[in-house]
Amino acid sequence: MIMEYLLVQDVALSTAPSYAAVTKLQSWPQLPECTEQSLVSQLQTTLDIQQQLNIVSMATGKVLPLSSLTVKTAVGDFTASGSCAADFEYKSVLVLNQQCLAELIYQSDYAFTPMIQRELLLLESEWLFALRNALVVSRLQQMALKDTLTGLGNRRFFDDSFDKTVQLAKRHNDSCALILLDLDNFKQVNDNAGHSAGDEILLAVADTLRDMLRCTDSLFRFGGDEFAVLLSGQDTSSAELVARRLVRAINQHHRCQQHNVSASAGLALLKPEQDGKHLFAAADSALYAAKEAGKSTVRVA
Ligand SMILES: Nc1nc2c(ncn2[C@@H]2O[C@H](COP(=O)(O)OP(=O)(O)OP(=O)(O)O)[C@@H](O)[C@H]2O)c(=O)[nH]1
Repeated sequence: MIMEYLLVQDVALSTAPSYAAVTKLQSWPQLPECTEQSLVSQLQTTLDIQQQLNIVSMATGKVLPLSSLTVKTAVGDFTASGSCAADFEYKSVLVLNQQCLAELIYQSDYAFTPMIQRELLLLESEWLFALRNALVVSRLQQMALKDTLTGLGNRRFFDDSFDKTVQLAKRHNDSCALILLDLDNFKQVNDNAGHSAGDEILLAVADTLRDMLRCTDSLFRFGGDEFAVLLSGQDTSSAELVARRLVRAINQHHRCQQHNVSASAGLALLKPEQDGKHLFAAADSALYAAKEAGKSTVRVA
């Protein structure tokens, strides 16, 4: 179903953390009267889909007490926090100019009678333009962070995620690991077999890495033939094993073997006294050492 939404070509990012909208709406009556006009105005104050959903869920609380409200879009699913399962469910598709924007899923302990459904439809119509704008912004934000060839996070996304991962690890007295991977002899593929053969190798490598990593790991392409993997939490202790497995998988990939392409990797683990810059420099040096050691291998900082 989600594949039919507007901006269907986009890969959905994970959902943003939600707010206490559903629980709040139970006490909505003490808040000022929410006219249809003021709902539109409120929705125009933000381009954040999660915040718009919270505004809608509070307004919907005027129609009937909700237990849960979820919106499914091409850029991800968003749920008002405090949501919990209820007996009655009602789904509605939001369409604007014959384009499917999203699917709304309501849950309540009260039945969605035809009259309630009509009132919900009116509220939904107030959301359409604001939601369309928020989806476009979200799509642009995603594009700015994605490598167009492989769909992996790009260098800008890496920089942001890397800082956050390091800060989080430090705050929790935890560690994290960085693996920098660089293909060996990749240039000759472009030179001998053409740029599209080179692109196919990059796609095969991206798929291989994606398949081998856990969803909690983060994978990026820096551009060129260089990739980065961020491991946090419990993965850190086995980071060397992970790095060796990744390199082996690339080396054994039939398309890479066909063109004599392999991979080298440098691994570094965050030490308590280090910051992100140290960690990156250490992984980079380890990668350099792996290349110097004859390629197709892993070095640990
Ligand atoms: N096909 C393709 N080639 C790219 C892309 N981005 C960069 N390249 C090429 O990737 C190559 C990377 O160069 P190097 O890292 O020196 O190539 P290498 O042969 O792997 O070098 P070593 O790492 O020393 O083995 C360059 O020839 C770039 O033109 C891309 O998106 N597609």
